[in-house]
Amino acid sequence: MNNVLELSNVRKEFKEFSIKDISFSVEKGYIMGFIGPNGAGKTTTIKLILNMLKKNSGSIKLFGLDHINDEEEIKEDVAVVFDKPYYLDDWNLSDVERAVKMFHKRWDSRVYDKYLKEFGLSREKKVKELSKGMQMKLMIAVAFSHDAKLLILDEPTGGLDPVARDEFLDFLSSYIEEGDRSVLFSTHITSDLEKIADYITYLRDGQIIFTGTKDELLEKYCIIKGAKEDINEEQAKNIIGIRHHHTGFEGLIDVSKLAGFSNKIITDKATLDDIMIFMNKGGK
Ligand SMILES: Nc1ncnc2c1ncn2[C@@H]1O[C@H](COP(=O)(O)OP(=O)(O)OP(=O)(O)O)[C@@H](O)[C@H]1O
Repeated sequence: MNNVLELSNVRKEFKEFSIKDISFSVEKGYIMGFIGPNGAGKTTTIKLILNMLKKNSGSIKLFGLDHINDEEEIKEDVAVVFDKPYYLDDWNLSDVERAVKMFHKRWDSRVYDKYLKEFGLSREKKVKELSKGMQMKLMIAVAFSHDAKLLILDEPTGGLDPVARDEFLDFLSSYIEEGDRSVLFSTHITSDLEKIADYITYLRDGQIIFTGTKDELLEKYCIIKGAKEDINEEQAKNIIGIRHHHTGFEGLIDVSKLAGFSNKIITDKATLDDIMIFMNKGGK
């Protein structure tokens, strides 16, 4: 079994928004970046996976098990990091351990101690006394101490400074080194994903626009620029989110559609941000 997470035709309907029969999977040993504009449905999808919201239809499997029927067994192997910890503010880090270890048979206090020490966190500190970076490290220490096999991250790095973010990325890379651990990483900081993600799932308006390897996505599109006279109307229709300015144009294009363009046009590599921005403009 190579997929640690598998969503098939998952649907969730709210009054004014729906997740529309989405399917994607996370392979064992890899980092999947989960991207999309505000309100695309990323947090909703994560909540569906964790059974914090009830889906209308479809199937969600973790480690080959149903996410509802086998919830208890699954939770042993999953760690979730949101942008803030879900521990009580007044707890100190020993209280956090007492509360969390009840839910995890494989809890290892020595590992918890080792990480607290490595991260410079004292057991006497209270959750409310931790900086954002320290809170993140605490959640990581907890995830490691119960030997989670899948880390689900929902915008965990938003408030971190570049140094703390870089440390966090290093941690993620070492986390998956053993080969049997995987990560689903939802973030708006796509440059972080360019550094460490193997796969990307791109969600927009509750629909999957792309799911596959990061390289496949980055190689599928490029930025195209040129002067007004370099393209005709038909060619312009193939350019996603085209921007016209007084001297020329700029947009995103599927590289398979480049044939036939004038050799005066300029093409550049697209970043994940470019892809999202132009697609959002182009509505495709
Ligand atoms: N409990 C709910 N009831 C009704 N609508 C909801 C509920 N939870 C989320 N939504 C709606 O679902 C849509 C998607 O929200 P969601 O938080 O999943 O997006 P997101 O991709 O995580 O966005 P962001 O990047 O801004 O965090 C939004 O329009 C939101 O208003």
